[in-house]
Amino acid sequence: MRSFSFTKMHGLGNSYIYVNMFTEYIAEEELSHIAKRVSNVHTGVGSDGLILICPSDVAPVKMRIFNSDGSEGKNCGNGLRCVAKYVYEHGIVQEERFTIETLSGLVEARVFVEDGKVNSVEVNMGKPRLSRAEIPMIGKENDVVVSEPIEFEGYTYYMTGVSMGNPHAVFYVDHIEKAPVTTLGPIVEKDGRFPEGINVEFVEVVNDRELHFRVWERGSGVTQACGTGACAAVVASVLNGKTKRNEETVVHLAGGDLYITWEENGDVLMRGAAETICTGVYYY
Ligand SMILES: N[C@H](CCC[C@H](N)C(=O)O)C(=O)O
Repeated sequence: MRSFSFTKMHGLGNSYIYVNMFTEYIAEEELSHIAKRVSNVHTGVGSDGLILICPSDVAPVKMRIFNSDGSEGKNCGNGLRCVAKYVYEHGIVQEERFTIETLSGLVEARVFVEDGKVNSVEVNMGKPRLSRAEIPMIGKENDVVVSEPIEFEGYTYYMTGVSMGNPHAVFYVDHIEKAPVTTLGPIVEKDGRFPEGINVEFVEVVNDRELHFRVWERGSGVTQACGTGACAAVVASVLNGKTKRNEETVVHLAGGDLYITWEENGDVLMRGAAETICTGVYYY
């Protein structure tokens, strides 16, 4: 019987099973299958997926993220905050500011520490990618997608497309509690116009500094929070003239709040909580 040690952590209720690959070993060909199994709330530990904390040649640590359907994502905002907390508290890094490698490039993390424990983390998520080619979405590759009319199942919606290293389709609603998260979400996620699939966000604008947010995640479905999605929502809201560049916006997600600024220099800063739930051994 094989096994590995894990730590379950969450960012605003978006929980993952974290495995320290500096000390544990899982064969590459097993990762997708294990992500599915370990995420199952009945026969596994229960989470939105699996995150590997790995050695890197270009940073102190590399993050890999697998959704609960076994697909590998290229970025994860809530995951990055938890990885930053883990590596600081476990002495893998000693500084309070450090870089983390992801499949979509390097990000910069800053941990806020009290009595040796990280209670919140700020991550510079880098610059959003806005062209159809970068989202990716079919169509003229250099076009941006801002409040673009798009038809699903006979109805027209207005989509803003943003990549934070992973793809996001942002839609605005008048009342967040009525957002079609579980009906429209899965349809958009798998639509053929998105060659890599897409995360689907619904946003209600409270004012020019405050958003309500719900998400249907590519590969995981409804989650309590999506860090990259919240960043995409803030970028989309600036592009649509609903919030302001260079001013901090609070995003109210089901699991809590994120504080996000799309800075004048193009970088997107995200700040929020990261928490450890438990540790254990997983047998497979
Ligand atoms: N489902 C996402 C990965 C997880 C992102 C999310 N949990 C976050 O906090 O950014 C994707 O396939 O692109």
